[in-house]
Amino acid sequence: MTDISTIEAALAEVADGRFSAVKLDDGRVSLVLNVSGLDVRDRGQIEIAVKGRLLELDGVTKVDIVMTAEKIERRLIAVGSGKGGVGKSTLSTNLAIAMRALGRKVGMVDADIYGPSQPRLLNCEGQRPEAEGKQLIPVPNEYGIPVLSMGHLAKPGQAIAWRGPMAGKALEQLINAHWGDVEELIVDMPPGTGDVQLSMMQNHKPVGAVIVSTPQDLALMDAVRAVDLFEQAKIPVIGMVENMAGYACPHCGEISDPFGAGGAEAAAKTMNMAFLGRVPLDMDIRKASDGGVPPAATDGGQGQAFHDIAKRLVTWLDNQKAAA
Ligand SMILES: Nc1ncnc2c1ncn2[C@@H]1O[C@H](COP(=O)(O)OP(=O)(O)OP(=O)(O)O)[C@@H](O)[C@H]1O
Repeated sequence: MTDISTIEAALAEVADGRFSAVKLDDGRVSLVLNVSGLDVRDRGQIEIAVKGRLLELDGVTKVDIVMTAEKIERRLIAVGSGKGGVGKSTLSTNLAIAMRALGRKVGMVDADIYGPSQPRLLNCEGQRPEAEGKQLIPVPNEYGIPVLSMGHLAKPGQAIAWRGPMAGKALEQLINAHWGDVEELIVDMPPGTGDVQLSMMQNHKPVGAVIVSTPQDLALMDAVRAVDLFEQAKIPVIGMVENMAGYACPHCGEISDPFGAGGAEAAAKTMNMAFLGRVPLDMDIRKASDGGVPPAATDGGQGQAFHDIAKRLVTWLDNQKAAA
């Protein structure tokens, strides 16, 4: 006859380490299932597996499951720039992939509502997120970085011409999605320093921000404005990244500096903030990124700069956690 130990043995087959408080009362089994870290699909699957396995047991007529999950403390990291086109999205994608390689559970919000690029960069264009109730379920991809972007909601090629409040609401939907076991959420911010950026920061308080700039003076002036915006919102600036620095001629290998050199590092120093690293201007970075193969995901040398920056970022995040 089925007793508690038979039930527990059966549970160990399908839900090892996740069940507790098992009771049997007149053919009716009740138990608590810890579904922490599982996404909606996996939760559904484990529930079906548990019910199916227990109902096979002699005399078991009904199974009641109470699911519990520990609340995951999710931290947002904003990647911002004062101006568009400086490589903020490219950096966000590659940082996410490099952080994952360091064992972090990372997700991506493409907050660039008007010009979303993460679906292309993470090679998951054309997919639509499913929803659970009112919550969106992030789109999976081959790089293991669940992502949500307006690019997944709008029709391909459709211009997104919303006013601020609507754009802000759309962004809320992306951030308040069903992020499952994601612990660190990279937010690829829209360029500039407008209302959408401000309300996102007020509502969600990212733990810190990474500022991207190219080395030329004009971009740096915009970067200073972005730093100012984060400081006004009391979001710590983790540091500055210089992108498109030093161009290696693919023919002769000579390094030239079309946008100047070292400007972002000097600016970071002046503003008393950390310099997180430099990413060279490299045709292969552009080709690979635009082709949905982020350099940080491959063995080529182009990914190294992103891995180095990710290490510094992760150290900052660990120190922040330890100090909290
Ligand atoms: N280090 C680099 N070397 C070569 N090309 C790069 C580099 N970084 C970014 N790019 C290219 O520059 C273009 C702009 O980059 P990206 O879209 O990442 O910038 P952005 O700041 O997010 O722009 P926007 O604000 O318009 O979304 C892309 O085609 C990208 O592939």
